[in-house]
Amino acid sequence: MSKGVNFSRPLVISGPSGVGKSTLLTRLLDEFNKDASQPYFGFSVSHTTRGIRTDSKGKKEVHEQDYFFVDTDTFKDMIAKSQFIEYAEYSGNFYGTSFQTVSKAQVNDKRCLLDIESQGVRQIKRTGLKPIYLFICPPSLSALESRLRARGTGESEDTIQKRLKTAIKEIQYAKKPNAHHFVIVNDDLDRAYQIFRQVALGHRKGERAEGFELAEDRILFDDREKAGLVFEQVEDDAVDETLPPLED
Ligand SMILES: Nc1ncnc2c1ncn2[C@@H]1O[C@H](COP(=O)(O)OP(=O)(O)OP(=O)(O)O)[C@@H](O)[C@H]1O
Repeated sequence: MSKGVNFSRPLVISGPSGVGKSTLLTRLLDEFNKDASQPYFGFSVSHTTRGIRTDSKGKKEVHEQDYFFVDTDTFKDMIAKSQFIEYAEYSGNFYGTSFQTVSKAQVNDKRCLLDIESQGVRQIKRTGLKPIYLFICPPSLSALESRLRARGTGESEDTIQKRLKTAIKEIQYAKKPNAHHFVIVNDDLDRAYQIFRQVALGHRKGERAEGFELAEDRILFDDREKAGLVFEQVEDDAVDETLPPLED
């Protein structure tokens, strides 16, 4: 499988809770990390203080594989020791990415994948990491809500409402010029995955890859019209924030 020019840069993936980030990432790892002796991607495992989830099929998340599940005291101790590239409180829990897990994910020419929310994206932009930023956009706010409810991971109504509120903030951030290099609308999963895998393989605008040609736009929307409709559903952030240009 051909790798593009951006393969050597970490890929920061963000998007509202329930939009399908884990679903896309699981597919990617199933396709490209099957050969355990030659994996394409290194996944930066985040730390969190949230509880371990069990999905509707009874499958439980695994410590050190899905997340490092730690208590709040341990998390705060790591903050005090400056061990995080980014961290944030999100829907009542802490989430963070440690320097150590990113360097571990990049050994042997693997591409490091980071699953981060928008506060974390802002923090990473202040570091020297120089990643590619990808936003996964829901096809609509109502579709996002249905996914959160249908996922069957047992979140309370209160948690779902908190996640939807946070989703609006994430979309407000994504609307800003220079927030992300790529925006993929996860409407039809198969179609979204075809584009996601090209971005993950490091291909970029103007580069031809397996029949897929990225647009000439500086920031690629796989479906500008649909993303635009979702962006219109949320008002602009009251905080007037100008983002510095993204590095090509
Ligand atoms: N394109 C899609 N169409 C319909 N349902 C989808 C699509 N993509 C993912 N889903 C479903 O939406 C639900 C949420 O997906 P997932 O858990 O991958 O989201 P997430 O972005 O990783 O959430 P979190 O940030 O909370 O971990 C899952 O039940 C998944 O099967």
